[in-house]
Amino acid sequence: MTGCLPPSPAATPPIESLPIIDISPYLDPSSSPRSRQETASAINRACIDYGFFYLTGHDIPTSKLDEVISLARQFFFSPLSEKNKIKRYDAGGPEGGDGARGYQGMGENITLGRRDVQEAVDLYREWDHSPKEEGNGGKGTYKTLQGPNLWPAQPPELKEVYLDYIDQLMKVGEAVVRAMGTALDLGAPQPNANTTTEDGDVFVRNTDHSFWVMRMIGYPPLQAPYNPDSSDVTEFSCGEHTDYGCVTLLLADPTPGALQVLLKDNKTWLNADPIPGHFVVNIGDMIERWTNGIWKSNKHRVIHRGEGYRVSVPFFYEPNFEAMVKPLGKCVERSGEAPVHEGNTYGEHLLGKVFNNFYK
Ligand SMILES: O=C(O)CCC(=O)C(=O)O
Ligand SMILES: [Fe+2]
Repeated sequence: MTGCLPPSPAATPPIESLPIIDISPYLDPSSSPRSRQETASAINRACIDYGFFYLTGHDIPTSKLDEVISLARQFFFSPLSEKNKIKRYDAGGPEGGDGARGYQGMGENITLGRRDVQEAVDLYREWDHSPKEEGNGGKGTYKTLQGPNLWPAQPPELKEVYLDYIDQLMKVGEAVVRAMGTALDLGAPQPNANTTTEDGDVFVRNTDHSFWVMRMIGYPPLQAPYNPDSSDVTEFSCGEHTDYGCVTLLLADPTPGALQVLLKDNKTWLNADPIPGHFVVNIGDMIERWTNGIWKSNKHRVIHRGEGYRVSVPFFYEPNFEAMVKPLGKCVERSGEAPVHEGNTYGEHLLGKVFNNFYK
């Protein structure tokens, strides 16, 4: 009979936290329609309220997630000469770079005109959807994004573990976008549907050759002292941005107080601390565009002033390179707003980002 107890005067309001969503009904073919609907409804709520949520029920063992983080950490702790063996170079140049793949040294990433205090390795889906063209430096040079992935040679098992992990993530990404189609009430999948058919599987078909990105990121602690009375942060591990693609599945080591998500009031930052075995998931600009802004791709940033060297490995489950990303008719109607974009392919959108240093 808890109803008889007086309210405790010392009770503190619960600290707001991102919702936790169980994706397992969308990975288990024998799940009930009801359990799927529950997951889809929870996604709809989370995408309206935050654009972010924690994901559980994804079926990737925690031991695998720990291994992925540990291998990235080992790479970042190897000598700079080792890391520079896979350095990212501009496309078309004699070094054989493609302007996107490879190792980016400390401070090379720019967000909103500031140097982020991080180093990173970017891996993309191999260029397999159209013939490769020669870079503007002639034979043996690459066009933007058309080079091969530059895999770390150390630790030696990294490549194999990551390729297997990417296969697993593709299944999770597919399950999440399938659930999103239900969450948006886009209707039952239609027979003989193609990429332009706007049914509940529209995101599944437009990501079935996802031009994914995997980014290993290393963050040393920031040096600037923290002033809680000032809203003016001068140094960032990763400056404020939205993700430019579809769905981000973020894996991070247990460091607390680093990733922050902007709340709807447009001024409060919520810590999205890692929960072991869970991904932090967020929607990117392509989902915002497809939904005509019904779901917003939310701003976030990383300020790591804590202990130790933080490692995160976001996987960006993106549309196919050729996918036409244009507001869906039903979403335009429901939003009551004019279409937010006339539509272009994800490849065009991505190339624009690469040429502009992503978040500059
Ligand atoms: O490291 C993190 O927690 C997030 C990184 C991020 O937001 C990004 O790379 O887009
Ligand atoms: Fe991000």
